[in-house]
Amino acid sequence: MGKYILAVNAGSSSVKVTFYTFENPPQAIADAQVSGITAPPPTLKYQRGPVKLKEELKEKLNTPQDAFKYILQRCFNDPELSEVASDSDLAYICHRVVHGGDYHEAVKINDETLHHLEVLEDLAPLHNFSALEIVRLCKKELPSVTSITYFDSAFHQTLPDYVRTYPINQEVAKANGLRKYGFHGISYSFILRSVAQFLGKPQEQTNIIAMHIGSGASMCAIKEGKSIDTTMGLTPLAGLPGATRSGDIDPSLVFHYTSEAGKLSPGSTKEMHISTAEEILNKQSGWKALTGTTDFSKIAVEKFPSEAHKLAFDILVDRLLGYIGNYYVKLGGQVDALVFAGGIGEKSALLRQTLAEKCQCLDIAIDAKANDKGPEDKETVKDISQDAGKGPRVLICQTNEQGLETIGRVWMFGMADL
Ligand SMILES: Nc1ncnc2c1ncn2[C@@H]1O[C@H](COP(=O)(O)OP(=O)(O)O)[C@@H](O)[C@H]1O
Ligand SMILES: CC(=O)OP(=O)(O)O
Ligand SMILES: [Mg+2]
Repeated sequence: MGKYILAVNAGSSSVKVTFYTFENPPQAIADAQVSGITAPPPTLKYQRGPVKLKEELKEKLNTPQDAFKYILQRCFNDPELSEVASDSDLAYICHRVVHGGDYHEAVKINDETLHHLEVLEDLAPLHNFSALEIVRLCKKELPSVTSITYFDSAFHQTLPDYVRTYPINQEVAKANGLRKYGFHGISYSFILRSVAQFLGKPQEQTNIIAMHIGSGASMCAIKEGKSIDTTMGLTPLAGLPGATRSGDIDPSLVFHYTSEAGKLSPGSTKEMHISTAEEILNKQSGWKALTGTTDFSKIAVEKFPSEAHKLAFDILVDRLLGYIGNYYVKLGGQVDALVFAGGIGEKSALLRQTLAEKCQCLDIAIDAKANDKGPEDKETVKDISQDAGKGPRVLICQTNEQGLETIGRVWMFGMADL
């Protein structure tokens, strides 16, 4: 058995991996990520010990699978990373999978569990597919390495019934698994652990409003260390808008999207099969539809390039504000911190400043200098509050979806295997 663990986070616009030693506690030895898959050219960031590099790639990497293959080959062939030169050096590959259905724990991949997850692909057709393509690739091309999947949805198993239940026919709902699952849970576990540690509080006494804002964006109300509400639902489409996702809309909009579809007769959806609707709302909406770009750094700038860019920014701010108000009340005003995470939450000072200004009524205020500077590379949590003690703290958390929350589970399986 190899001596290293590979953790893989296949996001919607990026693939991020970390190599760890297979020991307790594991040590990270190298990080690599390809981002901008939906806004070419893709960029590679690679860090191994003190060596850091960032480059624009000429290769066409259209899918997370392409990006994963590229990263793996690049790492296997790097003479400076000779520890991991082939599959025989790896003990486990730990994969972040967005939708785990009713799985509350990590799962070791074998024919049966893979089949079960493939059935779930239908519940999140545009998300689980990419991650499972990578799992299938590993199974085929690195057959000696055990794959373990860990699920975004698992963190939200504590949602109360009245939050997770949609008010529809319950027989149909139960038969088809139609309920709120919630996602970005690996990120929220990391945020909870890191923020509680930063505040010096036990997780069971920590209340936060966490925002994971990347190409896919969601929020979570965490009460006493447990998820009590989150914005995504049955699939990661619900809630906030994203790079290519609409977020919440009136569900009837689907039937009115084309003039043909607007006629409310059984035949009216002929031109608008439901999978087309899913494709449009997941892949052809969001700020891409409004501005033409999936890159939020081109939108969140002081001088908006166009009215459409301003509109995209204002829509995101408005929806975030709505949920901050909602979750503030659900947490009874007992909020330790408002936490910004994800590519946009961590990097856009303008978004944080705009939101903070609009949350003054909650005694939220940020320090402009600290906000503009943002966190240092290794600074997991940065406090940007203006006046600690008054109102919730405002924190930036550099989240990690290929960290201990993912590979920690290896020990559950690893020990049994040894
Ligand atoms: N300085 C920045 N300002 C605003 N948005 C940024 C900035 N840098 C990166 N982003 C955005 O972060 C998003 C990627 O988020 P991330 O969480 O890293 O990836 P993913 O959504 O694939 O998991 C992209 O939309 C990117 O444009
Ligand atoms: C759940 C989800 O939207 O994931 P991502 O942000 O990686 O697209
Ligand atoms: Mg992500």
